[in-house]
Amino acid sequence: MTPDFWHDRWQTNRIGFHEAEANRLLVAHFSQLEVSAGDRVFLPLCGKTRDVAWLLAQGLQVVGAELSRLAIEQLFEELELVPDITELGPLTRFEAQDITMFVGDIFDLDAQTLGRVDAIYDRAALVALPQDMRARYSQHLITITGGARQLLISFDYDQSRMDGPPFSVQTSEITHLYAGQYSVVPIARTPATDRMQERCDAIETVWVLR
Ligand SMILES: C[S@@+](CC[C@H](N)C(=O)[O-])C[C@H]1O[C@@H](n2cnc3c(N)ncnc32)[C@H](O)[C@@H]1O
Repeated sequence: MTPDFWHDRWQTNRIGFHEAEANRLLVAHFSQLEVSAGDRVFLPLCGKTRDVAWLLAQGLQVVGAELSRLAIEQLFEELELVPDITELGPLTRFEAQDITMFVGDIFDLDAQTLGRVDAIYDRAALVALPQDMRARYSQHLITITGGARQLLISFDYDQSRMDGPPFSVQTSEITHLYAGQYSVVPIARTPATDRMQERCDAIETVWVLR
């Protein structure tokens, strides 16, 4: 997936991955992140997800990385927050109250710029990337967060029935990507909602990586 693919999606508002409410699996399994008020949660490839508002409401600090400036502008508008905007070389930082968003390529984000991360929430990030980018992504995520624990949601379906994204990422690959750093534990498996279910009988798996 090139940056242009995603910029085009945002510019033409083809963002079927965006949910109107906080993700049901985040709400159900949030406690597995073992965070408490004031902790800082990182959302890689965050779009303008409503999960940001939900996590803020839990008293957390939220930090995200997203390629699309348009997505982040819409996120702040929807949160009714006016950000301070700082140019940081290839990245632009949007900040307000307990929220910090880095606009740009996540691979340009380093540990020092990102700052402390107590936990990672990956919904539609790993699965948004084609296989040849997933090893680089998972290693980079570990490097910039110091291996912070993760709540990860993946899709599993017959890849011949649909082109990604989201891509099908099987148990064996998740284990291969993360078992060197984490204990990798699947905590729930559930049929995906509506569109993904109709198109390819996808199963969503929730993982806790400690
Ligand atoms: C499938 S969407 C998921 C968005 C969000 N996690 C959600 O649940 O709604 C993937 C997002 O990743 C962003 N993205 C893709 N590649 C990226 C990269 N290299 N760095 C930062 N963001 C990226 C895209 O612009 C898109 O908004």
